[in-house]
Amino acid sequence: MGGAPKAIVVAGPSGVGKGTLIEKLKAEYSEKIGFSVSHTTRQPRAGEINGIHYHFAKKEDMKDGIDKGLFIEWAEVHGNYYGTSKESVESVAKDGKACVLDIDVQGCRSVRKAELPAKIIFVAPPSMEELEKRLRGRGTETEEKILKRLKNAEGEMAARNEAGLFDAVIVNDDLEETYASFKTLVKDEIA
Ligand SMILES: Nc1ncnc2c1ncn2[C@@H]1O[C@H](COP(=O)(O)OP(=O)(O)OP(=O)(O)O)[C@@H](O)[C@H]1O
Repeated sequence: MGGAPKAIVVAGPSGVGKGTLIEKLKAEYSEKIGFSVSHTTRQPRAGEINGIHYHFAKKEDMKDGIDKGLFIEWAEVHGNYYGTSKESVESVAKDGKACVLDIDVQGCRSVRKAELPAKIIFVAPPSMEELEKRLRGRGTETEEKILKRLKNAEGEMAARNEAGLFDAVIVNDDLEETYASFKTLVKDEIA
């Protein structure tokens, strides 16, 4: 394959196993993949380096960037903005690495709209019951958060057949089988 590697975008409901698949890819292909540096308006903590841990930005500059459509995703958390810029994803590709992104469906739509070269893969659970089991089994969320994530999951799942959005949908039933399918789908980017 000629040219820079495409971004590898992984979407799907919370608890489906996106992080698990990405960790496996990172362990096996650490030199082929990279991660974008997020922007934030919060203050740097001790030891955090601008451009490495985050791009630390002024609120008005980041708001301006968001308004101009320079971010593929952003969120306001406790009064600070966090986001992933199109440029930070492109810079990973310029280094010759596939930028791995774990984003929601809305973020995937932005990737398409921005025409970022990307393989976008939707990871679906074998069933909603299994999704709930995994979310609970992970033991990282309060009951309130589990219920919120399950509600959001319905919206995410509804988008899985959206025209032109995903390059592939994989069902994460057996982890090793899913990982094998995932690698096949992104083989050109990690070659
Ligand atoms: N194929 C699988 N079979 C059984 N359990 C799995 C499988 N894949 C992942 N898990 C488990 O399900 C839980 C959720 O996985 P993970 O944290 O990777 O999900 P996620 O999609 O990244 O969630 P979030 O979007 O909330 O970060 C974890 O405990 C993980 O070990």
